[in-house]
Amino acid sequence: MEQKEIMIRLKGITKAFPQKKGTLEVLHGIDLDIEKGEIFGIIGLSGAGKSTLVRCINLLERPTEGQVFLDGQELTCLSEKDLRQARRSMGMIFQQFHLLMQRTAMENVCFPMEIAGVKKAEAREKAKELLELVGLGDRMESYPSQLSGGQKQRVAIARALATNPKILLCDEATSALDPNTTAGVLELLKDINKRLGITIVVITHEMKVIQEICNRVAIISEGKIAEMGSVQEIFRAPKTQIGQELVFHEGSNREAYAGKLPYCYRVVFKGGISNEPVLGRMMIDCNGVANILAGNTRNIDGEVFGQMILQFPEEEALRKKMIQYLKDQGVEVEEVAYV
Ligand SMILES: Nc1ncnc2c1ncn2[C@@H]1O[C@H](COP(=O)(O)OP(=O)(O)OP(=O)(O)O)[C@@H](O)[C@H]1O
Repeated sequence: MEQKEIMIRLKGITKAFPQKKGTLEVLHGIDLDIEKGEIFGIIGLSGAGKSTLVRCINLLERPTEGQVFLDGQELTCLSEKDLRQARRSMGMIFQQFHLLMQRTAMENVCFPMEIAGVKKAEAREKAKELLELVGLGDRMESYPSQLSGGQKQRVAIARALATNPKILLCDEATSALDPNTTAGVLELLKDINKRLGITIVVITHEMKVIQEICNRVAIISEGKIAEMGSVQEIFRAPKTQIGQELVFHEGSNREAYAGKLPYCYRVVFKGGISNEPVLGRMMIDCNGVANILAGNTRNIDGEVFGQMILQFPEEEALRKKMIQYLKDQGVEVEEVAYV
């Protein structure tokens, strides 16, 4: 089997913040390997500890316990000076862009290079290339106030790339953007990953962002990893309750099945809901009817999947027969247990 190279390794990361009384432990011993060149997602509900975890990767937060390795080098044992150097290998973008408002797009991108001591002409040349890469070749002299949210995030991405990082950490990078702009920025991140081979870590509370660009995902809940795997695996059959909540509610009509309806199941078809005739055949062959409560199609890591929420009949024998029929056709069927 092909041996994957590890770009980021977290070993037993614990983070506790001092409180007035005692401490608040926010991360409880996280172990995580992120491979070179992958786009890895970290998803969780608000307060789960995602931002703290990502800030522990570049040591903006010092973990209370545990080790962080970047491309084989342990960061947690470096002096502040060596750490400053190592941080140049780690770009970061944020929800609120954090651009310098008094500087043009060009000057913002030059800024980290100035700090790193790159000569001005060289920095400008590199900034120009990067701004062209992110599609802002014609807005180099614009100030942030003259740019849209999506354009500001593109400047922030160019700035994050200015020190030739090995990894790019994205903390809710599209949460402040509308759906169209989000799609454009995610497309850009995918392109950067492909073209420059940079490992990307995406922190988000939105499953659709993960589905759009990530290869693998870790679901974090209450400071622990609840579930981890390929995005396809987790979309098809999330194992934990938090995984199910994040996957099931995404893009479907929650109201349609959150009304405590009995016998509701989520079915997942490979090939999208264009495979719906399977449902028709099931109803004819089993002589029973299922209500379609919600449905959509998703493109995940290059493959199309459809998901539907179905309500099956009350009669147990018939319900089991119908469910077995679908399973025999290779359809994933899982009870929506928590509604
Ligand atoms: N500097 C800090 N001091 C004290 N508590 C903190 C600090 N930073 C984060 N926390 C606490 O840690 C917990 C996790 O916060 P974190 O921001 O990592 O979660 P999150 O999953 O990113 O959520 P959100 O998406 O809402 O930001 C929260 O209870 C938060 O109040």
